[in-house]
Amino acid sequence: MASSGQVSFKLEDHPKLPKGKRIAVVVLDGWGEYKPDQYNCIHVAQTPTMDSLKQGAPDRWRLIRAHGNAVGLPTEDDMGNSEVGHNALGAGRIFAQGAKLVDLALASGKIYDGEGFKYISESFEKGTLHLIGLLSDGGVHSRLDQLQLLLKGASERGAKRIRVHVLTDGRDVLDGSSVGFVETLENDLAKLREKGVDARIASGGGRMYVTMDRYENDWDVVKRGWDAQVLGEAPHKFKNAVEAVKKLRENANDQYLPPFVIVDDNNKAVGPIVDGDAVVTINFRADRMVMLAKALEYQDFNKFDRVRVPKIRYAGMLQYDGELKLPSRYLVSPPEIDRTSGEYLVHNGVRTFACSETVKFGHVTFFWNGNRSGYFNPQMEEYVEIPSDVGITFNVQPKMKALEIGEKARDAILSGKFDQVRVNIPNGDMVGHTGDIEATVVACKAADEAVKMILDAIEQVGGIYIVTADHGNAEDMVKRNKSGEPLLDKNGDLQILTSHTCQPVPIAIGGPGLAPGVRFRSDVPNGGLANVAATVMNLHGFVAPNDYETTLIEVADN
Ligand SMILES: O=C(O)[C@@H](CO)OP(=O)(O)O
Ligand SMILES: [Mn+2]
Ligand SMILES: [Mn+2]
Repeated sequence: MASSGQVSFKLEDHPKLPKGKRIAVVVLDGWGEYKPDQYNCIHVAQTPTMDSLKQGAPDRWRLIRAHGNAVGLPTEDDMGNSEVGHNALGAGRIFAQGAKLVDLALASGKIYDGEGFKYISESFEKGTLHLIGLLSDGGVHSRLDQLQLLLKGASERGAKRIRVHVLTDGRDVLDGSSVGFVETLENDLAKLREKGVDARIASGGGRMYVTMDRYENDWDVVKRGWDAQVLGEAPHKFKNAVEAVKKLRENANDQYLPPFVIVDDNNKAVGPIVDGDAVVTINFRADRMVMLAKALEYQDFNKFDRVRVPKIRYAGMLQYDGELKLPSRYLVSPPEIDRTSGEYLVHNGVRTFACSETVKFGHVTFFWNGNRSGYFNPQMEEYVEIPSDVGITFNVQPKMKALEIGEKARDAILSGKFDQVRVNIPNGDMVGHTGDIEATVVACKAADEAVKMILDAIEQVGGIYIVTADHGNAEDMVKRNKSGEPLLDKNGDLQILTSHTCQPVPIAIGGPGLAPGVRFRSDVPNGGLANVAATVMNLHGFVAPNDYETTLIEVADN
């Protein structure tokens, strides 16, 4: 163990469960459990495979927690998300996550004593401090109150000129809420100006169209942001950010607002990034900041023409990729997610195959392995990425690549080359985020079909399956009051919920290879995603390390 400075990755044999079974680990993205009504797309959709698993309750089907403290988030009101969900699934322990670590560092003021802040503050005297990130209180990638504290703290510590580059949300929060967030920020900046700090919003755009792409799905998204934030160029120019967002919302929702820059009376951008400036990307979550971090930090970079590469002092709110050490400077140390189940399993002879399509590929690899890119051992692992559709919203293609993922998993299972075949099936989540109920129903059906393909293959080889999800989304598509009734807006329209939820998620085990007597324990009623890793290790024939959250299963003598 780590105490001796030397980690032993040898796992003990499970006293009752055999090794050598082929195991499918299926993660349905955005698939929670909620009351069956017309806004529950999983209920409305035909999902015979997932329905049949439910019949195994309570021994082989149950619910587990996927939000709040169970996944290391600050409060029980925090909905789950893919990063914390897959971290917990893969690491088998609950780590205080980025959101919480940033809260603590801001509350104690330690954020200002760290190397990262000292580094950027060297630019305060002569340069501008630029803050780039998601503007909402969603708590998935960033939080407004953290931005507010950072603005205050940085200005008190000498930042004289500050520019904020906002990315509007509408995905973790209600569509349309961007206007209010920009107004709040404008008020804060006005207060700073009263104190003599030259603080303004400089540019903006919707998160899904500007900057926050992930896993290199579409570099144009990042380029659009670069042009606005760094070069000060965008198709839309406004004098005022509230006006910009209101106007651009006439033709797009918050997630997809086109890029805009704020200009002065001479039509000149008020905040391009230039030599000598400091830049902080304020998101704590990694996946959708990595691409921008590369553009800001790498000297050799050929993903798009940056035109001008300013000499800046750049820090991330966190370090986003532990393996790439990206970015090299950061304000808050990320959670140290070590000794993940993936790392243990390769050391114990378990050959692993992982697959999803681009938009979720890093979830079953990077997040699963504790925010670490690459293989632990390329001889033992194969990760396959199926290219996602680019440049569309997924309600247009709600089936996404579910069947292709199913096929790849099936082939990997049948090949006999792997002991664990792990997939993420994205549909419930990606289509759920569009708020399109009809399309989300189609999405859920497609996800169910993909699960069937995988379970059929497991049946054929005498293997074991474990099917679960990372957090809720498609099971509830409307905002509700405390008693669960759908809420209407001022115009009497339903308030569509594009975000994740706080609902629990299902977990099911089965397959011909599952030893008789294996069943879910009844004494882990509060089990959550972090309990899954020990469970999977048991199914591979091993006992999990002592400090892992306990297994969900037991073997009854019969
Ligand atoms: O799309 C994303 O970035 C988040 C929502 O903000 O979803 P998920 O956690 O499922 O990846
Ligand atoms: Mn997810
Ligand atoms: Mn999501």
